[in-house]
Amino acid sequence: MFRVLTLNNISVRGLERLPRDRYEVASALSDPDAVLVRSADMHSIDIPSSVIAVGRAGAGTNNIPVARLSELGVPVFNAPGANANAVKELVIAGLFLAARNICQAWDYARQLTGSDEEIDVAVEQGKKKFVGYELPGRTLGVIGLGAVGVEVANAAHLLGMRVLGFDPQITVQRAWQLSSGVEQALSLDDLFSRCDMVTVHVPLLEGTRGFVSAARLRLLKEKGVVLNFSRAGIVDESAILEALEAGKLGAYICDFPTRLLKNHPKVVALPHLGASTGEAEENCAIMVADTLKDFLENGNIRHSVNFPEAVLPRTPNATRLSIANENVPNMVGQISTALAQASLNIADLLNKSRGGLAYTLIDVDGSVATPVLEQIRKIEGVLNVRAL
Ligand SMILES: NC(=O)C1=CN([C@@H]2O[C@H](COP(=O)(O)OP(=O)(O)OC[C@H]3O[C@@H](n4cnc5c(N)ncnc54)[C@H](O)[C@@H]3O)[C@@H](O)[C@H]2O)C=CC1
Ligand SMILES: O=C(O)C(=O)COP(=O)(O)O
Repeated sequence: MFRVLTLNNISVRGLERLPRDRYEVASALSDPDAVLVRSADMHSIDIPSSVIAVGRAGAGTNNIPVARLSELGVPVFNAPGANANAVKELVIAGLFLAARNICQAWDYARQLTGSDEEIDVAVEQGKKKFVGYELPGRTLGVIGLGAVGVEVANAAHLLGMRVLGFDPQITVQRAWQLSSGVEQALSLDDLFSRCDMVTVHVPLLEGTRGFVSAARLRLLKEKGVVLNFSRAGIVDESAILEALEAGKLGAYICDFPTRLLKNHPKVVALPHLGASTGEAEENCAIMVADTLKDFLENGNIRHSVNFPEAVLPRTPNATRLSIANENVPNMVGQISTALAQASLNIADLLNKSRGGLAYTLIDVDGSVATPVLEQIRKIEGVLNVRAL
C-alpha cells in the first residue's frame, strides 16, 4: 500500500488514478511515501523522511525545496503544460483589461447613483476618462517561451499584435510550436525597448528574481503595460510602483496581490487564478498522479524537474531495482559487482544522469534478498534504493 499525503486540494479526477486497493490518499497521514501539492509552501514544513517522491499538480516548483530533496535522492514531478491554456486565456484577458481600462471603468459604473436618466448622463460624461486602444499595431514582448509563453505569443499574434519573444533556453519542441510570425528579441533590454506591453512567463529562480527592474521599465514605451502571471518575485515591485506613479507605466496586471500594489488604481491584481479552471485542475492532477504512480510502482521517471527522464519496460519475472545516486564515476560498476557477488543476473539496465544526480533502473532475474539491497545502500554516493 502506498501512502500519499495531499497538501492542497487535488482534483478528484487525478486522485482516481491512484486505486484505493493500492493507495491511501489523505490530507493527514503519517509516514507518507509521496506528497501531492499545488502551491502550499513546502519550504516551511518538515518533510517526513519516509517521502520518496513529490508531485506538483501544476508548473511552478518554487514552493518546493527541490535542491534539498535532490540531495536526498527524491524526485520532484510537475505537470508541464497541463495548465498552460488556462493561463494563456487569463493573460489574453489581461491585455484587454489594460488596453480598455475595463476594471477602472467597471468600478466607475458601479459607483454611479441616482435615477437611470442621471446614470445615463454620468455614463456619457465619464466615459472619456476610459478611452483605450486596440491591440493590432501594438507590440507585445513575451519573456519565457515555455508552455505558457508560446501559447500567449501565438494567441497575441493571431489578435494582430506584433510579438517579440525572448528565451535563450527555448526547447526544440517549443520552437516548433511557436508561430513563425513571432520575432526574436536579442536580449531583455532589446525586448523592453521595442514593446508597448510585456508579459513574463519564466520560473522564479535566483536568475529571474526582480528581473523586471527599474532600469528595464525605463526602456518600455510610454504608458507601457506589464503583465505578470508567473510569480510576484519576478518583478521589482517598488520599481513598478515608481513607474506607475511617474506615468511611465500605464498598467500592471498580475496574479499576485501584495500590500504595496493591490489597491493602486492602475493595478489589477487577481488572486492567483491563472490555473484555476476545472479543466486545468483536472489536467494537472491526472498528469501528476500518472507520473507519480509510474514512479512508485515501476521506478519510471517522467516530467521530473530534478531527475533525468528514465523509462524502462518491465522484464517479466524480474525484480526491479530503482537506485538514485550521485553522478560520480563507478556507481554502476559497484552496483553490478554487488549483484554479481550475490549471483544475480541483470536482465536489463538503464542509467541516466542530470547535473549532479544519476538514476539507475535494473531488472534482476528472480528476487533480490534484503542484505543485497543493504549492501547497495552502503555504497558511497547511493542516495536511495528500492526493490519493486
Ligand atoms: N498564475 C498561475 O496560476 C500560473 C503560473 N505559472 C508560472 O509560470 C511559469 C512558466 O510556466 P510554464 O510556461 O508552464 O513553464 P515552462 O517551464 O514550460 O516555461 C518556462 C520557460 O522560461 C524560460 N526561461 C527560464 N529562464 C529564463 C530567462 N532568464 N529568460 C527568458 N526565459 C527564461 C525557460 O527556458 C522555459 O522555456 C511557471 O514557472 C510558474 O511560475 C504557471 C502556471 C500557472
Ligand atoms: O502551476 C503553477 O505554477 C501555478 O502557479 C498554479 O498554482 P495553483 O496550482 O493554482 O496553486
